[in-house]
Amino acid sequence: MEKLKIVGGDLLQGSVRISGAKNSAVALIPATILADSPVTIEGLPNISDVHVLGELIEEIGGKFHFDDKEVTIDPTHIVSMPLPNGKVKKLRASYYLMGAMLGRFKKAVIGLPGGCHLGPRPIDQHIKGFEALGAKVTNEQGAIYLRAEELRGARIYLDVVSVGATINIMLAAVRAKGRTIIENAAKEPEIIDVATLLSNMGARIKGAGTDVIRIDGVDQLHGCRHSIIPDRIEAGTYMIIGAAMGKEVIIDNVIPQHLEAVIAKLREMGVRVETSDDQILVATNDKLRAVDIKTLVYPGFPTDLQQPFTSLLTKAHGTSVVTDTIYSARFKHVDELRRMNASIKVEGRSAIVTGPVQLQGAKVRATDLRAGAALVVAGLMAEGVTEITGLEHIDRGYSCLVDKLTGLGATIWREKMTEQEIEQLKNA
Ligand SMILES: CC(=O)N[C@H]1[C@@H](OP(=O)(O)OP(=O)(O)OC[C@H]2O[C@@H](n3ccc(=O)[nH]c3=O)[C@H](O)[C@@H]2O)O[C@H](CO)[C@@H](O)[C@@H]1O
Ligand SMILES: C=C(OP(=O)(O)O)C(=O)O
Repeated sequence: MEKLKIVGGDLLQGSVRISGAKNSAVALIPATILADSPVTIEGLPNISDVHVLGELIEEIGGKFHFDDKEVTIDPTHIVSMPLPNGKVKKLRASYYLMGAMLGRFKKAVIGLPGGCHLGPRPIDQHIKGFEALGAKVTNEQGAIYLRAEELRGARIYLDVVSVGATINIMLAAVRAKGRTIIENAAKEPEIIDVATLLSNMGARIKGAGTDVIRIDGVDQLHGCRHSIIPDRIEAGTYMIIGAAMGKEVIIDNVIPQHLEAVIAKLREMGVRVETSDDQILVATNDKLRAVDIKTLVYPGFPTDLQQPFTSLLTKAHGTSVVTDTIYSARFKHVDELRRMNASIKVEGRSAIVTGPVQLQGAKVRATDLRAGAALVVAGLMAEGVTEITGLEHIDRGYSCLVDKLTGLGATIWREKMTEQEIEQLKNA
């Protein structure tokens, strides 16, 4: 087990290249199950969610070959084998194996997904969609059983705008007979990316990226080559780092249009942000202003950047209110930030941040992926040394974090934990 150490206070400068999007990658990999020949995806991020999904693909008979440039997945010999818990619980997106297996085999048995603990994360809308397509869905001892005689296109209205349900229904519907219409669909760029891969495989999908998606089912899907979109959440994290400590930080390989809400908020704080085709330059300012943030579905401010943004706001002059409308309990990072001298209180779905304060290095623990990102931002801003444990969460979503930050001039490294530290962590 390792911990992350950061000596805070360095001004950062230089350029950082953004990896492929985690939330696309984790859907693109299961989508390949639907093809009858190999699919190559360029630019998948080197994160644990991708590797765990690769192992799951191999468990069911597929081939998964990863290198830094591209991944080739051969789904030809995949069989509909049950995937109960175990690895499935290590990530949220294992739920996409349900839609993909149902689409290809008309049956699947998959353990309930894991992922970040952010309050309740039901999958009722996924199940409602599968049932509308003709599947019988039961929950037996923590595993979901899906079976269908045949899948038939249907009109499905999502009661909640859900990224996961939109993609999962799309995965099953591309192999259903006839037309499926998903209404009140989510509009995130990752949905367009998955629809692009499926279309390149031979699927017929219209409207991805709008709130009505039309899918005409086909009998067969084939292999292809696809290039993943850049990770807007990783890019946003480095923008926040640049806003906190950047002399001039250039975020490279990014689609600025995916980050409009974040750019607007940073500018409102007085941060210098300049965009070009595929780069964003960010530079801090001595007197950052407090702003209010409300997370919303895309194109609103992303909930996945709420936690790291909260760390930045500790440096702003005045009181900021951060409200998460997507998740009721995405505030586990706040206790850890308080240990670092932050002045934040949580009231219902909001965190109220009073600044500016000088954060102090401390021993802290990442309880989920973006809580980890929040602590990294705080560690870079703090006086002294910050030690972060819980790196398994950070590794789910940040490719080469230490190398990327070292490249910008940060003093950051990973260190093996002692037996005694591991014992203390277990008892905490
Ligand atoms: C792997 C992946 O892509 N994860 C992202 C995805 O998660 P995920 O797909 O799980 O998030 P959803 O968009 O589905 O969830 C949005 C909201 O809808 C609720 N809901 C969702 C499904 C459902 O069947 N019933 C229901 O009530 C959820 O509890 C949540 O409050 O989108 C989230 C919202 O942008 C991001 O934080 C996650 O990073
Ligand atoms: C919540 C997140 O991930 P997941 O849905 O995979 O748990 C995230 O990426 O911030």
